[in-house]
Amino acid sequence: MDLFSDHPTTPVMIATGAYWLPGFALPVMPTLWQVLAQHLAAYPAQRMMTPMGHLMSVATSSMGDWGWVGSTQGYGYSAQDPATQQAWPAIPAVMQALSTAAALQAGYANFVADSCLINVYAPGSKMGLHQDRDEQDFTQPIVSVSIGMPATFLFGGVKRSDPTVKIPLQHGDIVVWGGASRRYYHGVSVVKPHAHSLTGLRRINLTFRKAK
Ligand SMILES: O=C(O)CCC(=O)C(=O)O
Ligand SMILES: [Fe+2]
Repeated sequence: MDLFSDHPTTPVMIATGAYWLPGFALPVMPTLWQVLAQHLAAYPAQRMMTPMGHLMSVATSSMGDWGWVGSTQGYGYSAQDPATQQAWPAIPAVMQALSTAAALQAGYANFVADSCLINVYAPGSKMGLHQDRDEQDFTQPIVSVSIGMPATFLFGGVKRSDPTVKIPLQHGDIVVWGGASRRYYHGVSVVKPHAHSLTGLRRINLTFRKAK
């Protein structure tokens, strides 16, 4: 089977310590979507600034003790929503349990996220190659859940110039990376307009991390 043209149903290793778990979130999606839609109504996603003073193409919101924020001061974690100065709400049990189970499936036991970043992609949005490196403990993995429109996830290596594998993520897929690949470069290609029955013209990605 050509892993990158067919949609597999079992975990696929994409790099050392990195796994694509196709459809892993589907069983909890009805409950998850209900709490996520409520969250986005109360804490709307906003486009943050990059340190270079550009608006990010992706809009973000957060849950948990720590929300990831960008500004002209740099990137980092904040206990408050910069728009309202309110503390972020707790990560709902359905999401906490899903991220712990996905990490375990990829070989990372006892993962407990204290941060859930919600990235909202409209058609034309993308995320350039970057490393997740604002966290304190790099022994903890990253758990990334795709919802709604499909997208091509790029997963590279320790250097930005390393070759990337292209993973066709669909609604309900999860990618987990840690260990040797914890700081590998990754990104999302420009998202195309394929409306999804749950999210419409949006792709929403949940990035679960242990920030502190
Ligand atoms: O949207 C994605 O699939 C990736 C998100 C990501 O890399 C991040 O939030 O740091
Ligand atoms: Fe990332």
